[in-house]
Amino acid sequence: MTSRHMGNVSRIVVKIGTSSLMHPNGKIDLQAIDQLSYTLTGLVNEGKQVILVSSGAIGAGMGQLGLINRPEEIPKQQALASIGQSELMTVYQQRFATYGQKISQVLLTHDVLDYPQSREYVHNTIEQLLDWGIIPVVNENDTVAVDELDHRTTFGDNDQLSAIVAVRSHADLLIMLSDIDGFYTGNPHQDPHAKLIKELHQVTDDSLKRAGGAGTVFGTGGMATKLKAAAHILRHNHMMVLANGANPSIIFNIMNGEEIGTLFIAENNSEELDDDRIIK
Ligand SMILES: Nc1ncnc2c1ncn2[C@@H]1O[C@H](COP(=O)(O)OP(=O)(O)O)[C@@H](O)[C@H]1O
Ligand SMILES: N[C@@H](CCC(=O)OP(=O)(O)O)C(=O)O
Repeated sequence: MTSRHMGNVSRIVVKIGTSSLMHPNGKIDLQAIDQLSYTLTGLVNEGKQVILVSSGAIGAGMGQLGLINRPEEIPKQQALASIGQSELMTVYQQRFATYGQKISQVLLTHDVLDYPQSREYVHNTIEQLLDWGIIPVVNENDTVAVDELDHRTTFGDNDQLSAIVAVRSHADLLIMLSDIDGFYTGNPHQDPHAKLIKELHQVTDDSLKRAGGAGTVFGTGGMATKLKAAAHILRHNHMMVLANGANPSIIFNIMNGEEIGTLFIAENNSEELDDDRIIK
């Protein structure tokens, strides 16, 4: 098997989507959270620094109230996120504690990272947490993140949030875990001939056309937001692997350089840009 060079990777951002954290019946997938906690603690024990960007607040809130479909009304989604976020953190706290790993909660909105001063506070906090060997668990602050006409606060999705966090924190690698093995030539749920793309150096209009919507009731952005995140990563000359999070210990295989999922990596070493705007 061809291997990838991951030897120099010491700071990692891992993003996990709702579909990897929830059972189809709306209950939290405790095994997934347990394996994720075990794996990320393993990385910290190896001396790596890890930031987790976790979705799942709205999904967990839906599970708590027994809702099968995600409500369209924003206040309902925000209330669900408020219910689910605390449940999610409780489960993370318990599972990480089993392995002796401390975690923290960091809730972000876009404007916080737009303004230099608040951005610096976030930066300092995350640096301090990493320095203490703690894993920050990041999510969008859904209860205040509403798209208003002249005051844009929302990231829209955690795919782009994770890319922004990875670039801002100078992470060596973003690992994006989803419910699919990587980026295909077309949506495999609709196109049986779709083929896995193992490596991509550029996100072009053609690749964006191949990226469809979410696969489950829990997913939000589908492949389109993952590609926008990848474009942001590539523009800043960072690296991202998109892989299947059905078993989060796949992260060990990725770190061992196994050719898993889709690797997004720039061909040249161009200078890093200082621009965190979401790619529209
Ligand atoms: N070209 C593509 N390659 C892979 N998956 C695709 C593609 N186009 C659309 N998809 C869909 O995107 C889904 C993953 O996105 P999403 O449901 O939002 O997951 P997550 O909850 O992990 O963010 C896949 O299950 C698949 O249905
Ligand atoms: N902040 C939201 C997640 C939004 C999101 O991007 O979800 P997903 O597509 O599952 O990664 C939540 O915690 O429910």
